[in-house]
Amino acid sequence: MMAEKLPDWLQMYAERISSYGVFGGNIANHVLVNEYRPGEGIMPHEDGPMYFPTVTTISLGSHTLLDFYHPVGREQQRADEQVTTCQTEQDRHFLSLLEEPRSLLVLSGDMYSCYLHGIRPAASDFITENVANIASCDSRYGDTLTRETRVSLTIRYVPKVLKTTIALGRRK
Ligand SMILES: O=C(O)CCC(=O)C(=O)O
Ligand SMILES: [Fe+2]
Repeated sequence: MMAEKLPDWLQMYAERISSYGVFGGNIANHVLVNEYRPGEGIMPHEDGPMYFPTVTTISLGSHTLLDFYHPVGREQQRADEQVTTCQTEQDRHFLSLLEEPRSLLVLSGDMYSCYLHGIRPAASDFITENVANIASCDSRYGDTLTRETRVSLTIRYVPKVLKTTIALGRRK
């Protein structure tokens, strides 16, 4: 990955969040901007070893529910290959976090390294006891929240970046 300067307005957020020490004293150098319309989500995944194992996300516009899943274990995979039954996504669901508009989520430790995360492609969310951070949110159990367009700023630190600038020119 090659380093490129962030726009000033994003650099400001990268520095502010980094000042909380969430990237081990390093300053975030990677920002992913995603837009989700109602009904859109992201498949369960791990963010992988390229990043410092803490991810910070600012949610803008709509709320969303970030779902966490137990990974399919190796033994489970072997068993599945033999008996062709799989655990469903619902079986593997561990907990969800409500990300409210204008909130900052800091995800690290086991929640980063041991679980998959994803967003269901839904137009609304029903708040159940599976929402682990409800006590620090404005919503309550039993609420149904309608999704609107959400823009997320996922701000991270990538330890290994190439500092060289390669000029790509057209041949005449
Ligand atoms: O948009 C989000 O809140 C999550 C995005 C995400 O998990 C990712 O880009 O790896
Ligand atoms: Fe992710």
